[in-house]
Amino acid sequence: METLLKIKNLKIDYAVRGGTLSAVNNVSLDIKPKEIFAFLGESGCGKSTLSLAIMRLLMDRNTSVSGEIEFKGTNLLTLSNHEMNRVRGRKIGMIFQNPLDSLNPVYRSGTQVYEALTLDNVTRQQAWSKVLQLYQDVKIPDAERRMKSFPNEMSGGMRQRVMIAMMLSRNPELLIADEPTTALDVTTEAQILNIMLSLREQYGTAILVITHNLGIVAEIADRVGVMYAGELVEMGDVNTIFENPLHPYTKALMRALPRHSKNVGRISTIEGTVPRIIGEYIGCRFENRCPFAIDICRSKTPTMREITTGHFVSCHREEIL
Ligand SMILES: Nc1ncnc2c1ncn2[C@@H]1O[C@H](COP(=O)(O)OP(=O)(O)OP(=O)(O)O)[C@@H](O)[C@H]1O
Repeated sequence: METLLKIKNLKIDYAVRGGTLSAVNNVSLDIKPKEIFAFLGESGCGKSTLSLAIMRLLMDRNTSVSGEIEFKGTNLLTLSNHEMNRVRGRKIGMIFQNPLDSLNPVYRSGTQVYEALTLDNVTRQQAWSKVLQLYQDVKIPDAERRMKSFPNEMSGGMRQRVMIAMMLSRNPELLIADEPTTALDVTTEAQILNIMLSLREQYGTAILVITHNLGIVAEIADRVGVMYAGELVEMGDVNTIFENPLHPYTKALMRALPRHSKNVGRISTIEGTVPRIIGEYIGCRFENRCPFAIDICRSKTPTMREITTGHFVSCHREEIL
């Protein structure tokens, strides 16, 4: 199948006091049309940096980005700002954790979706019908009335639906959802995830979900990439990763899920936090939290290996785990 998004050897460094902080290192992956791919990892592992880089929203002069981010064969990192604006507006959409940050409080929600529409040669009335249809597609109850509500008159879940409707108005081929349900209660979270799943069917949109929540990965993703300290440590089909996690870090994460506790390794807790990697780093970034670490883990940086078809792991010791 063709590839929608291809990331190759992506490396992102922030200039910080004391040197450069390696936020993302040597990340490579492919996302196919209509696929739901999840980046999973703890806070500080580089998930947001990666998604902002795809949208080319890391404008800080203290950031250096190298590698390739290809969208349908075009390297986004070499596009002009004007060309990138078109990709951002029409091909790739993004929703964030807190929709209130993205919605304008002084305009009615429907007006904001209307403004986002890029339909050519349609009457005002047809455009408003499209807004209504989008509200219905994202299952906003009493859609006609809700189009007239201001963002602060809506619940968090409803605001997130408006954001999704706004993104869909551009008919993007890829939707990036950065912790889309973190601010929501469990019931609303389930509804938003269901909406995302049905929209993939209806609109054919591929979705890149960024999350620290294993439940979300299990619920909606086809494939998952597990991030640790800026690097992908394991990647594969969701079922494979949940049933047969190989990397010690992934095993530790799975251990947190009671229903998987029988299948996974010996780590019951992972001590410590994700390290901030400043300057050149040799060795495995998980080494100081890993109970299986040996000398080679400190002296050589592991690389991704394909263990079975489509299941990649970056660990010197995966064969004994
Ligand atoms: N503008 C910046 N300048 C310097 N360092 C940064 C900057 N933005 C992020 N970082 C650092 O880069 C690393 C990755 O951060 P990032 O926000 O991408 O992680 P994350 O996994 O999305 O975490 P969270 O879920 O907490 O947002 C962290 O160590 C963070 O402190």
